[in-house]
Amino acid sequence: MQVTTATQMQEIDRRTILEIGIPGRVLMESAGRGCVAALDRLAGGRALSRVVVVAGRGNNGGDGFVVARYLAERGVEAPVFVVGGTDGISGEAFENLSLLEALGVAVVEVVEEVDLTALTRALSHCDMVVDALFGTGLQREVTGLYAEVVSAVNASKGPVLAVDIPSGVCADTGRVLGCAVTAQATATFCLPKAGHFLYPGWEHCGELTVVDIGIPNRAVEQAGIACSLITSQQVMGQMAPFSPHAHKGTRGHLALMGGSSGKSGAVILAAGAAVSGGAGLVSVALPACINTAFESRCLEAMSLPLPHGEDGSFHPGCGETLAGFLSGKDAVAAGPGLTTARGALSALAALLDFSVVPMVLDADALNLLAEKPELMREIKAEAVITPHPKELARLTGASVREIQEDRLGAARAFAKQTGLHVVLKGAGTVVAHPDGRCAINPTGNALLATGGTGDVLTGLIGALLAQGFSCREASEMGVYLHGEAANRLMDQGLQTGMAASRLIDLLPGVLSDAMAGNLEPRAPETRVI
Ligand SMILES: NC(=O)C1=CN([C@@H]2O[C@H](COP(=O)(O)OP(=O)(O)OC[C@H]3O[C@@H](n4cnc5c(N)ncnc54)[C@H](O)[C@@H]3O)[C@@H](O)[C@H]2O)[C@@H](O)CC1
Ligand SMILES: [K+]
Repeated sequence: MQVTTATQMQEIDRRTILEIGIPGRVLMESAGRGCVAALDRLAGGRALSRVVVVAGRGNNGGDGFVVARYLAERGVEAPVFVVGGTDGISGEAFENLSLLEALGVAVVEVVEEVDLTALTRALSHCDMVVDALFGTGLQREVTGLYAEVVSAVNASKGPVLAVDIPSGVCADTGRVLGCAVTAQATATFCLPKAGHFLYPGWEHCGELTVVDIGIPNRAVEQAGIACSLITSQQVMGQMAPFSPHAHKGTRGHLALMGGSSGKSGAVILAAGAAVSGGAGLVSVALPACINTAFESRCLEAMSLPLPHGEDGSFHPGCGETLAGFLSGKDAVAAGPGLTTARGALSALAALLDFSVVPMVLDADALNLLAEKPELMREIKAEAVITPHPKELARLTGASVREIQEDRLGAARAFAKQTGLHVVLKGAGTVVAHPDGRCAINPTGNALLATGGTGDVLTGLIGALLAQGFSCREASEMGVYLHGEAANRLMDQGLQTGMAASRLIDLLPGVLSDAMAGNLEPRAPETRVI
């Protein structure tokens, strides 16, 4: 499903109005009517007698004026509070404001602190609230009177319908700019915005409805939208059933490298996930000191124990052995439990030097790349990296805060700069590809915030690469299916304490459902009217 930015949406609106010739007023009328339909849905059949419309001075407020007009025509009391005052409101918003005045709908200006009393009183005596303060035109932090209005809306008695996006949420990043309305439902127009699906914006939206306001496809196609939401339909479409003639040699052979004394679990989890992720064969190069542990826990994978140093990691001289190890493998996964010791660095350097197949790099492989960025030039085939924010911070030199403020932007910039496919993990995982395209993953939950889940993801993506999926496909399918496994555990009632290995147990079922076309949709409930 395509997802837009605020700037793209403004460009789509501009083309629709100026180049194609559908008047802005017609779009605003459709937007307002769509919001009324979403409001009725939110009411769930309950009769509405009083709905408070909180409007700003831009076109988002204009949509709110349309909503108030339709409600008033139905006999619903729908007072409109215009925050910042009505002076200087222009364009279609002004035209719709004038209609309210002509029809005798109450319009109250909120320009000073004292005006908040009337608003607060109205908000405590209403069935519902329409938040039409800011939409895609929000440009800066919400402060002062506007911030007080946001908290009054959040303290209101009735449920809140947000027009386009909850006011205060940045449409591009999902960031809360100072403060934001928490809505029970959001009605957006034409296409969803990235901020609807990125954290914390997602948590402010409630049920999301996409309203078709008559914007022609041509205007959307010309906008060059590069971002999408990964959907169950997409993943099921990519996951073709296996040929009945498949054997282990045709299902892909993954080479995995990692592990160290004290971190044998990381490579055990990654190998287990690769097996459950459908790889035909999995071979693991690891320091000999953890081989017994590995073999006793992972029966299906083969291992190549390599000399280890006193630090329990690879011995610095073991790199040469990797050339033979990589021969005949379809994909490589490296990093889980690797450490950043000297021997791990030379093993990684040798791996990058010898490998010519697609790879996924994670954990300490990324920390080593951050220490020696010139190693990135040794990557010969397409590669996926799966950093969490701290790892991406190390790789880019940005702070974790900067990355978290614009996760999509940070991942896209690094993918473009390095030519790598970047999976930025964390609440609201995003995937960015070297060609500028990117995707937001809707699956997964807080159960994943525990050690080892990243190793499972690495093994799964490695398995998908070994089976012949491209880096683009494997990264997007991998994050979706991995999150789906966590969603299933939460559906079963698990709230905390998930061992990462439980994901591995679920993966075969999740993958089988994807192949059979039986994945249930996991995007925030999105309907189109
Ligand atoms: N023709 C169109 O372009 C359409 C636009 N639509 C609506 O128009 C919205 C976008 O309208 P606008 O571009 O006018 O923008 P908004 O209405 O979202 O906000 C712009 C107004 O808020 C002010 N503002 C921005 N950030 C502020 C802050 N932090 N504190 C105080 N004031 C702030 C601006 O100065 C401006 O007055 C969409 O979200 C959607 O609801 C819909 O009516 C569909 C058609
Ligand atoms: K809004």
